[in-house]
Order: sequence, then structure tokens, then C-alpha cells
Amino acid sequence: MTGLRRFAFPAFALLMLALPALPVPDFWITQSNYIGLYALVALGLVLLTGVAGLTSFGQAAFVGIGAYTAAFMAVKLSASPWLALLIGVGLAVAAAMLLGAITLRMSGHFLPLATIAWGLVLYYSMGNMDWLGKYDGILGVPTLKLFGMDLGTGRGLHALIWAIALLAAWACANLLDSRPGRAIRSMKNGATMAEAMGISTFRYKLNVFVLAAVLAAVSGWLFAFFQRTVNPSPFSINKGIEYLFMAVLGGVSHVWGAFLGAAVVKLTEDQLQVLLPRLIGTSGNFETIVFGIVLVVVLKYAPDGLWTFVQRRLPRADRVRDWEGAPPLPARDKPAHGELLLQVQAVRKEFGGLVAVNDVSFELRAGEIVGLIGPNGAGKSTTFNLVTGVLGLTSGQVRYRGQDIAGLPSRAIARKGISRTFQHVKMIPEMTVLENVALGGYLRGRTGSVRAMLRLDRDEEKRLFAEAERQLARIGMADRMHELAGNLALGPQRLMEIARALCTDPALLLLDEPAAGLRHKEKQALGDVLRQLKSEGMSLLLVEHDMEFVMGLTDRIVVMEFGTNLMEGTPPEVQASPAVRAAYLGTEH
Ligand SMILES: Nc1ncnc2c1ncn2[C@@H]1O[C@H](COP(=O)(O)OP(=O)(O)OP(=O)(O)O)[C@@H](O)[C@H]1O
Repeated sequence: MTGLRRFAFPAFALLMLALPALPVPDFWITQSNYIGLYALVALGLVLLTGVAGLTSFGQAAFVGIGAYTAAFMAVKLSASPWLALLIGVGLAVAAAMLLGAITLRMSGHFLPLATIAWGLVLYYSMGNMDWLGKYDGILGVPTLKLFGMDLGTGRGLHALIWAIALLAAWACANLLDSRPGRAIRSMKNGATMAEAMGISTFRYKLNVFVLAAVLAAVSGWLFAFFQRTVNPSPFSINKGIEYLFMAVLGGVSHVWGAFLGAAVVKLTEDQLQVLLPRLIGTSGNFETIVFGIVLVVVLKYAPDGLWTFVQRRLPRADRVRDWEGAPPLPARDKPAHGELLLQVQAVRKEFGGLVAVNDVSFELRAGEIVGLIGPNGAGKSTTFNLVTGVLGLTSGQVRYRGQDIAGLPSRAIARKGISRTFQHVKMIPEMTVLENVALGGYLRGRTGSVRAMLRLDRDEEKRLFAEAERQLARIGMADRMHELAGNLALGPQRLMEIARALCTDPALLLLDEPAAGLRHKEKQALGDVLRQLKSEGMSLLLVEHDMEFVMGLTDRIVVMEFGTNLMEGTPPEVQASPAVRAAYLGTEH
């Protein structure tokens, strides 16, 4: 890390923790308290929405759970605030697990809708329950005491709010730069790539959803002791939208975006509440209208949020190469040369009335490169997806090293030693090449989210990065490991995907149209890499449209047309076949 980056966080933390001791007016301390409380909630949304791609409008309801638990237990039960924290967080976890279990397997708009419903249900429940004081809420919450010291509501509480918010930011930043963090980041653009790397996307979605709920509940707990009264209005769906607005405005993919978003929203909201009634001549919640307009403008012109403007000015530093000499990751037993590796037996896939793959069979032995070719729409990609578990079979069998793998999810197939690349490169563009490749090592590591947040994963990380660099060196890209993956041209991106697949320690590598869209030189480089992998004993199944590319590379070729096996043979046999030529030229045969 550069000096600026290394010192920025401790300097900011020190400033925020020392702020109450400085001659700062009480008003600014109060504002800063709100910013810390809001940032804690927005931080959860950064992970949930920005990083994992899940939208929640219901975070204010989780804040409400924390706040109401704290107020109720302190006022009605005179219980310890720390017990209230435990129970509040526990309730938020239970609610998030239940809500997540129902909605997180569904795609698209189900989660946002469910979170809206959840926000509304909780708001009206809080407002209608006698024992929670209905819309008046619970008054007279005592101040928080820590080691016998009364923190009060202003300066004393400021240190606690900011200590917790900064600790949470540190933990979230650690999480994002770790094995589980890469898994979370890989889910943003759909589950296919993540699952192919062996990641249970449902588990990580639930993890992040629960973590965001916990951060919100902790904020609510602090909020109750800060305001010393709770009522439903700060936990309404409006506030849920405002939290999302803070995260989006600040920079929904960046931990520090949460703080920037919370600060900008809080400070402008206050200014607008004074300014707008004066301008318009009548009072009302006009700031909401302004925020709505600003949100549309931000989404249009700065979809990554304001933090990106700050980040662009900070120098980007390469990851410190501290993994020299790290012990190698565990590796699987490799099949002996010539062992029967993959048996595809009469696989069939129907989409409604269309038979995309019609009882196709072929085999692949260890150490071979087999090509699966055919004209557009022949059913190659569908066959590929049947083997890799992305699609379910209508009938037939797929055996890998003698075991039936048909119907297994792709992450289970990855675990068995089959890895793949994608026709349209799937990567995390804002991560470096090295980090993208390290994602491939996911199944070879063990670190969970809690260990990662506490930074107890460094030994394993060194092993993962050492392996990622080794695989990059294997395909001749070690010198580009610190570049952002999104900045690479298509050829190197495809090679990077191969390195990522190799990082899974596969016994069989499946490449989906690796030469598509590549220039002549890039194709040559790819061909050299594949030949080298074969010489190292790797087994490869190549789905390819480009006849010329596969001819010089493969041992055997399976030709498909209209979903069926047209023929199978060596490259010269295929090249000599009038039927294949006719299929490619689209003439009768
Ligand atoms: N999810 C789907 N739903 C309905 N039809 C599909 C689906 N996926 C593929 N098909 C159809 O199945 C047939 C085979 O498609 P597939 O993508 O497997 O062919 P391909 O040989 O890989 O072609 P290309 O080289 O163009 O990728 C095509 O007619 C396609 O339209």
C-alpha cells in the first residue's frame, strides 16, 4: 500500500474517535453521531447491494428491531443493554434467515419486493402494538453505561458509535479482500461462474443478508440509547429507501462509500430542511423530492457513486507480493494417462418441443484433447452445459471417472475436478488478474467469513496467491497479475479464465468457444497454451466453432449437427468428410 492509503484509515479513525475531546460544537457531534449510525446501515448495503448485487429496501426494519429491543428491554424490563444487544442482533439474524431462506433462491425482483413487504409489515406492527407504545413508541430510554461510565447521548456515545462503525468498516474491508469475499464478489453478475468455481451462491447470499441485518440492528441498538426514545417513523420504508440512497450515492461497491453517502445525505438533508421552506414559502418534506431527483442524476452520471471520484485521486498500489515460499495448496490425485475420464451417454435435452441435444454420446480419456464442433445452433453449448451441470438432462448419463454426475449442481461437479471457462468471459472486472485467478482456488481453501473479517486468514491467502501466480506463470501472464481484469483485451481475458480454471486443480478442463472473437495472434497464443497444457498431461474438451483452430490442436473431434452426432474421428478424417463440409457450408448431404 502506498503511504497515503496506509495512513488514511488510522488518521481518519483517530480523528473520529478524538472528535468529542476537541472544541467542536455539540451540533456537529450530533451530526457526526447520525453519520456513524447511518454509515453502519449503509455498510451492510454496500456488501449486500453493491458487492453481492442484492437489493434491500428493508434495512430500516432491521434497525427497528435493534432499537425496539434495546428500548423495550431497558424501559420495560430494566435489563442490561448488552443483553438487549445480544437479543436484538439475534432477532435480526432470525428474521434475516427466515426472509432470506424464502426469497434468496428466487432471482430478479423477488428479494426487493420481499424486503419492501418486510419493511411495511414491521413498521405497521410496531405502530399497532400496545406493548410497544403504538405510534408514540417507547419513551425514557436510559443512557448507556460502559464500565460504570455514563456515555450520555452526545460526546460520550460518539466514541462508541464511531468505534463500532470503524470496526465494522475494517471487518468488511477485510472480508472483501479474502476467500469468502471473492466468492461474494463473484455473485454480482449471476450465479453461473461462482457456482462453476464451487461456490454455494445461496449460502453466501444468506451470509451477506444476515451480516447486513446485524449491522443494521447494531445501529438500531445504538440509536435507541442516542435518541432515548423510539417510535416507528425512523424505521419506515421511506427510511429504508433513504439508506439505499446513501449507499448508492456514496459508492455502493466501496466500504468508504457508505460513510461518504451517509455524510452527504445527512448534511444536505439538514441544509435542505432549512433552505427549501424558505425558498418555497411553505414547509413540507421537500428534501425527499430533491433526493429523488439527485438519485436519478447520480444513477445516470455516476452509477458507481461519489466515492469513485475520491478513489480515482488516490494512487492504486499493487498487492504486496508476500507469498514467496508459501506451502502449496492441497492437490487432488490425477488420473493415469489413458484412463477413461468422461463418458457422455445418449444425453438429451429438450426445450419445450425443441430437441437441442438428441441422444449424443462420446468419450474422453485422460491426456486427450477432444473437440466438440458444429455449425451455429448444433447444440454444442447445450451439451457443454449438460456436462457441467448448468442445465439438467432430459435423459441420458454423464459419467466422470466412473461416477454418475448427471443432475449434480455445477459446484459439485467442480468439486470432483472438472473446471471450465465461458463463451462470454465471466470475471470480476474491478479485481486484479491475480485476484480473479485466486477465485479459482476457492475449493482448495477453508477460511470462512468470520476468520476473514478478523484477518486470521493471511497464511491461507498467501498459499492461494502463490498458486494463482503459479497458474498465471503457466499460461505466460505472470507479468500482468496486478492489472485490473476489466482492462485486459479479450485474448488475455480468455487466458486468465484458463488460469482461473487451472487454479481449481482440475483433472478435466472444459473450454467453451475459447477462440471466439480472438484475433489471429491471440488465437496462436491460446493454441500454444493449450498444447503446453496437453504436454503437461491435462485433459481438455474444447467446444469450438472455429474448425481451423481445433484441427491443429485436437486428438479427436466430435461433430454435431441439429443436436445429433454427425461423425467422430481424427482431425484429418473430419477434414476429409463431405458430410462435415456440407454441414458447415449449410448444403445437403
Ligand atoms: N435455454 C434455451 N431455451 C430454448 N432453446 C434453447 C435454449 N438454449 C439453446 N436453445 C436452442 O437449442 C439449439 C442448440 O443451441 P446451442 O446454443 O447449444 O448451439 P451451439 O451449437 O452451441 O450454437 P452456437 O455456436 O451458436 O453457440 C438452438 O436451436 C438454440 O436456439
